[in-house]
Amino acid sequence: MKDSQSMEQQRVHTVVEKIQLELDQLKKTVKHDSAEQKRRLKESGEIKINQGSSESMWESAGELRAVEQDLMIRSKTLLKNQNRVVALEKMVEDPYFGRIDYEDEFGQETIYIGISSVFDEYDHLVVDWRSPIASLYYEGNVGDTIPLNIGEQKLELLIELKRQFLIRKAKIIQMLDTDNVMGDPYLLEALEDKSAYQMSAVISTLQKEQNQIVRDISAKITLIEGVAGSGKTVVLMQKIAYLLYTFRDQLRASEIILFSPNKIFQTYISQVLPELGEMNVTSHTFPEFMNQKVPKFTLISNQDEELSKVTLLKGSLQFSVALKHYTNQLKMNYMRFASLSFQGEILISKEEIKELFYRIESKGTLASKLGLLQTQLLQKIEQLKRTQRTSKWVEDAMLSMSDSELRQHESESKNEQKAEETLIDSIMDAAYSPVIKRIKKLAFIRYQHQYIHFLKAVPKLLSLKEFSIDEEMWSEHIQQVVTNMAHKKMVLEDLDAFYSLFQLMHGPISSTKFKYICLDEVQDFSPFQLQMLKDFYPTANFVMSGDLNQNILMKRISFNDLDTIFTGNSFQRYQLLTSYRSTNEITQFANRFLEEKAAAESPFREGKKPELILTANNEHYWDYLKQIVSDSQINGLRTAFISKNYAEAVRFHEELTTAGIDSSLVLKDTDSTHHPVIVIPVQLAKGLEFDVAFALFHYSDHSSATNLSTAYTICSRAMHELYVMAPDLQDPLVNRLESADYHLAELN
Ligand SMILES: Nc1ncnc2c1ncn2[C@@H]1O[C@H](COP(=O)(O)OP(=O)(O)OP(=O)(O)O)[C@@H](O)[C@H]1O
Repeated sequence: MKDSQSMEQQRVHTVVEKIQLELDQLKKTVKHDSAEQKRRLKESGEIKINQGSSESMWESAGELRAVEQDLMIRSKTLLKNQNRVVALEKMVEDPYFGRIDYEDEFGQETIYIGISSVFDEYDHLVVDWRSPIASLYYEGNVGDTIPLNIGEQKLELLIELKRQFLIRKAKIIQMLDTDNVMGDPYLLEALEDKSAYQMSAVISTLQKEQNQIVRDISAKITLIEGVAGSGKTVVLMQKIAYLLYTFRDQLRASEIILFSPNKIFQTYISQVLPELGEMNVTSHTFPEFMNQKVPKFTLISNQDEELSKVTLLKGSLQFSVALKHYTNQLKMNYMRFASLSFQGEILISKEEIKELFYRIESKGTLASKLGLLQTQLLQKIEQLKRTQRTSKWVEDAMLSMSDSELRQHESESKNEQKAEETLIDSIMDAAYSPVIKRIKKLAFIRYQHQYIHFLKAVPKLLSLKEFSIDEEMWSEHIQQVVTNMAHKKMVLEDLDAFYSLFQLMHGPISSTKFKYICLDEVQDFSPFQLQMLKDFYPTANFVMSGDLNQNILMKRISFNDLDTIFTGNSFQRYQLLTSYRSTNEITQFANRFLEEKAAAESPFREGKKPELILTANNEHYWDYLKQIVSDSQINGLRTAFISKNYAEAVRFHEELTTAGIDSSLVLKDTDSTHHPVIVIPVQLAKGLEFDVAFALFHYSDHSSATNLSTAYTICSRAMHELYVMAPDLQDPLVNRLESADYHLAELN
């Protein structure tokens, strides 16, 4: 092994030299190309469309198009090179993490696997982890014959050696030949590590079942389920990187959209894709995405830990169906139009528009009928324009023109008569342009009124009773929406429905804009929202990850809903059952809060038992907490006190401060989590992890929202140590535990 290690080290040096050479060269190219790109961009801004003869206008427009096309191609290459520079910069320090020797029909082959490919004149020095052959590293062990499809070829490859490397600054720190389940020693080492503020890419220790999900592209819709900490987010991110590699000629990063639950989580995962050399996938929170669609309303967030009945209704599939029924009815009745005005006077009245609309016979959608109305209105404007050519305002406008404007018109026309005609045309065009724009944008529909009218119609379109809502409650709610709208405010559910209504009137949007829609923590989306995304982007592939047990916003989405939404599409569902985040003891403890039978999971990492701290009639627990926090800080461990809701986070933070324990309170998703001790409500802690977590169950005002999934989500944030604070052993949550699950803290 020793000998072989020095040979491997020699190879590392050779490969790193090659990488350095490519990197130096590429950096120069990138520097040159970006300067060149800037220069060309500036030049293109200076190209003016020549307004003279039509010939010269076409010529200059053509020139501009050619320049734009050239710029686009160049920026694509530049982007590719920039991504490559990022990957190579990592690879000069850590060129690869694995080696596989395998036997095929031609003899023995060796490959080294890293985050990207590196070639010399003859050979593959490093193979990209996403390439088909690299699958061997994840799929098999020494002695296994692995079937692989590479291009058209079906191969059977026998693995003869599997070697893992830990390379830092081009030096092999550790090298290990594995002959059983892949990577366990390294995986364990990785998992025993302390938590970080940002998630990092996991490629060298990606597990077989995770790798299979990453590489499976057969289904249109993929759902990655799994227990907390089983790597759902990891797999989702690696899958995005895999897609970008596999479809590198057809798929652009801008055609993938990633939705994450909140901004804290977004920051937490923001480095994973860049670490894999994929820089340009945009990540949004869903509210942010919706607010961009309807920017004139301010989104009001609700911090309720329990969703109201009305919110559940508005997030339901029934509400989506009701909206579609309603828009169908609009084809026959109830459309709310506004009059079209011109120069301060009504040009086409709302009654006239209505009459025109309901006279149109159309079997198509509401959007297509509105499209026909739009055409008729534009024709009507053309007619009106013809009757206006000799009117006084046109004459006045002509008289008020400057000499130079008049000369320009004359020079463009062959004779005087023609010159006057074009002059009138241009005056008419300018004057009617606002009203034409309004028609083209369907801005003569009173969307807000229409939305309120829809809400009023809801009791006839679905059963309010099913959501335990009575008519009075619904009317009061409508009143609230009216008030909010008057102040240009909306809650997310209204924004969703309002925009859907708008879209149903306008017809399908840029439906092919996204080829992949990726959603993390899908359990927090409402069925309405998913249906809406599916309607907007009917051809997109969906990759969703989530865990219904962590549905802290109550059971919003069920698999039946998903089946309904994605019916007719190939659907692949995966289950990840091993928690890589938490020790076995923590996982077992958290599982007690699962409503359904705990999923089978293989034991992985041992640690100490969670501790139960009973707080009733005992003030000593503050000293105890102080000690734990101080020990954690000395050991560089991140600690989070996680509450069930916002109010309790505020209350606990105050108490903590009074007790002399310094911490940072996180209440908004823009607040920083970069303090070694934070207090955070579970709503913002989802998806995150901490070395040491305290579950704050000790405030006895357990509302119904203290449901089991909240407890599960809180406890499953802990990686190494979990402390649960509860009033006493009679607490309903503690009641679910076995005494062997925990160690009772001794306070004195
Ligand atoms: N194969 C792996 N190798 C190393 N670390 C891994 C692996 N899989 C998962 N992890 C680690 O386990 C932790 C949990 O992963 P991740 O956040 O993806 O889980 P999750 O299923 O999305 O969790 P949650 O349900 O809480 O959102 C992370 O620290 C991640 O880096």
